[in-house]
Amino acid sequence: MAYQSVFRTGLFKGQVALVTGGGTGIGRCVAHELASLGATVVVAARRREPLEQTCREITENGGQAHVELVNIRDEESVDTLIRNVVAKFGRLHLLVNNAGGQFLSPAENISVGGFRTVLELNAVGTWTVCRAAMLHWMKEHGGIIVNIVADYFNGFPLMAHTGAARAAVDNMTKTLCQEWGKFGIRINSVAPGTIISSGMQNYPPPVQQMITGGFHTENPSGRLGTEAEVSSAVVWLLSPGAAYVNGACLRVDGGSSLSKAAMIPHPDDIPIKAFLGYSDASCLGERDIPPAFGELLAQYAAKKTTSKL
Ligand SMILES: CCCCC/C=C/C(=O)SCCNC(=O)CCNC(=O)[C@H](O)C(C)(C)COP(=O)(O)OP(=O)(O)OC[C@H]1O[C@@H](n2cnc3c(N)ncnc32)[C@H](O)[C@@H]1OP(=O)(O)O
Ligand SMILES: NC(=O)C1=CN([C@@H]2O[C@H](COP(=O)(O)OP(=O)(O)OC[C@H]3O[C@@H](n4cnc5c(N)ncnc54)[C@H](OP(=O)(O)O)[C@@H]3O)[C@@H](O)[C@H]2O)C=CC1
Repeated sequence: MAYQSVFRTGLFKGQVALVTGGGTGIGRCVAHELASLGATVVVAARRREPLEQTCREITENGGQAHVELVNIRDEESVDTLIRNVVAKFGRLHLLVNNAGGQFLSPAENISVGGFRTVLELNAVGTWTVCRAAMLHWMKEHGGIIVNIVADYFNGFPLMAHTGAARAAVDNMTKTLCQEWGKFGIRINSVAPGTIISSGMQNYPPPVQQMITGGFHTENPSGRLGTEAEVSSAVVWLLSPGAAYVNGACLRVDGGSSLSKAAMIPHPDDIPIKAFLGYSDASCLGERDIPPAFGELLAQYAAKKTTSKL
């Protein structure tokens, strides 16, 4: 094979990309990146002002952008969005399902209504957009879809609803990859870890402090991620370079999904129980850690602080 030096500054030239939630945070960044690589970008969400701001920024940079309003929880609104895009631009090549979110809560405090809301926004909402894009354009012409999920892999402490919703989207992505490949549709998901984005402003100040100042930096990369680092993965999955990547979930999390168990510290006032053996009268931790074991743990802890294990 002969290599040629081709600078593809217009990687997505002539292509139309729809980014939901494209007025803020990760979606805004994805929109900028795609526009800078030549795509005509449609940013869609509920609030007009942030969308128009993103649109202005892109246009001032020499790119092409357009605003559409949508509530992805409303089927009719989604249908209108996709029909509008196809009517205005005559095509829809790329779709980024980025709109979504949730609230932080211990699982036991999430009402059924709250759980349903988050599932409807993230799982049903993403499905609704995928379905409409497929029916109104991609079934006939093909297309490429990226769904934003989250680091749900080992459960999602304090976000049981979104963990369930994002797992659903990831699984749906794998199914659609297999069912819709015949239409020329390629579909993947991206799972961001904790990202410094406008989305963090949705959380109360103590939570923001917890996120920026504490355990969220305790991952193999020692820091939070940036919007650009997530966008870069999205752009790659949309690009011809990822033509053979289908049904995958790309984690952009600094390695945090490998080490998330430490998120919820065990309270000091609850005794740690351990399995003591079926032959033990108390069997499944009916009594506290036995002193000898406690002693052993203390030795281990001391060793840990004085030497590199
Ligand atoms: C720890 C760091 C991890 C970082 C990883 C993730 C980061 C991100 O995702 S960044 C975030 C991006 N943006 C957001 O998350 C904001 C999006 N949030 C929302 O848009 C809303 O909160 C919503 C969609 C999740 C809910 O909005 P809405 O439909 O307006 O909700 P309602 O007020 O109608 O309530 C419906 C239902 O939900 C319950 N509920 C709503 N908010 C809370 C809350 N803060 N705490 C507890 N429960 C809540 C509410 O009580 C209703 O329940 P029922 O009354 O039982 O029907
Ligand atoms: N930041 C992080 O650490 C992580 C973020 N994520 C996910 O990445 C995505 C982007 O998040 P981020 O940029 O950080 O946060 P933002 O809150 O800035 O982005 C969420 C976007 O979704 C849009 N949106 C919300 N609900 C709807 C709706 N019903 N219909 C249409 N649009 C809607 C919002 O616009 P509007 O309100 O105008 O509708 C907003 O632009 C979200 O799905 C988020 O949950 C996942 C893991 C980690």
